Amino acid sequence: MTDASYRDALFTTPLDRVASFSFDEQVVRCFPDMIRRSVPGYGQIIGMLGVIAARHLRRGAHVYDLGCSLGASTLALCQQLPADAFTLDAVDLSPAMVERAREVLTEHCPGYTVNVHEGDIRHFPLRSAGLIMVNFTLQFLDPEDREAVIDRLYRTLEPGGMLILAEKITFADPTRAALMIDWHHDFKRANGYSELEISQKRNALEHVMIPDTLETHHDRLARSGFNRHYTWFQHLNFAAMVAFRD
Ligand SMILES: C[S@@+](CC[C@H](N)C(=O)[O-])C[C@H]1O[C@@H](n2cnc3c(N)ncnc32)[C@H](O)[C@@H]1O
Ligand SMILES: O=C(O)C(=O)C[C@]1(C(=O)O)C=C[C@@H](O)C=C1
Repeated sequence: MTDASYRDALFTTPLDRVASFSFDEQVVRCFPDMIRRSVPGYGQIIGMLGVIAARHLRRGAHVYDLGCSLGASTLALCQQLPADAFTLDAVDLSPAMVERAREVLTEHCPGYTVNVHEGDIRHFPLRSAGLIMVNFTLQFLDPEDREAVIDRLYRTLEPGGMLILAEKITFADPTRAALMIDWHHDFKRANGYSELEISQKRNALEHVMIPDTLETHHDRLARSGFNRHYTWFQHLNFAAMVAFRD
């Protein structure tokens, strides 16, 4: 997608005290490389978004990309759908991400009605939408806040609308959870990350990114009113779900 020339080297040197992970300028510079080398299945999930939207999105519907980072999900829609197929608001809390996302989407989605906003998805005002994408972002919210967000997204969707939710996940069975974490770290090693990078990133993400189980996600979707919700992709401890508002 975007300029992937900056390799993620954020945790290559030993740090006395690993600061909590935050989406600052340093992360923005290497984000496409970081997420591709860190999230199993990332490219496949993002690539399917445009394909799914092409089948399901009502022509002219409004779309949200919540926790948009550099706009990869929005870009995937622009690559599959014509400019008059939808209007879109992308939202992110990080000023550095928003600034770069605006540049990326202006360059790669000319003619599309796409606006990028700096905002918190817990409070950002929403209007009726046909598709809401929340990819690898709910995991960064305080677990106590997640239900209210999903409730609000349900109410925001028009009948026939769809929520796409991709997340890092955990497992109720500790043996399975530990195996998936080991394999995820092997995946990172295979993608060139060192032991030091893996352990320092893990420390930086502790308490900042708290994954739920798939059961927790599906129970929450059901409580919010979604009566059709499925997991359509899973690779190790990362998964993508879809929930329809009938
Ligand atoms: C892993 S990234 C999302 C990746 C992106 N959706 C993609 O697929 O490329 C998580 C993003 O969520 C944003 N974020 C975290 N908490 C947020 C909140 N409360 N409101 C809006 N954005 C938030 C971060 O700034 C970060 O850019
Ligand atoms: O779980 C990890 O170790 C990750 O690096 C995952 C993850 C994510 O899922 O968002 C965390 C932060 C970065 O945004 C990129 C990837």
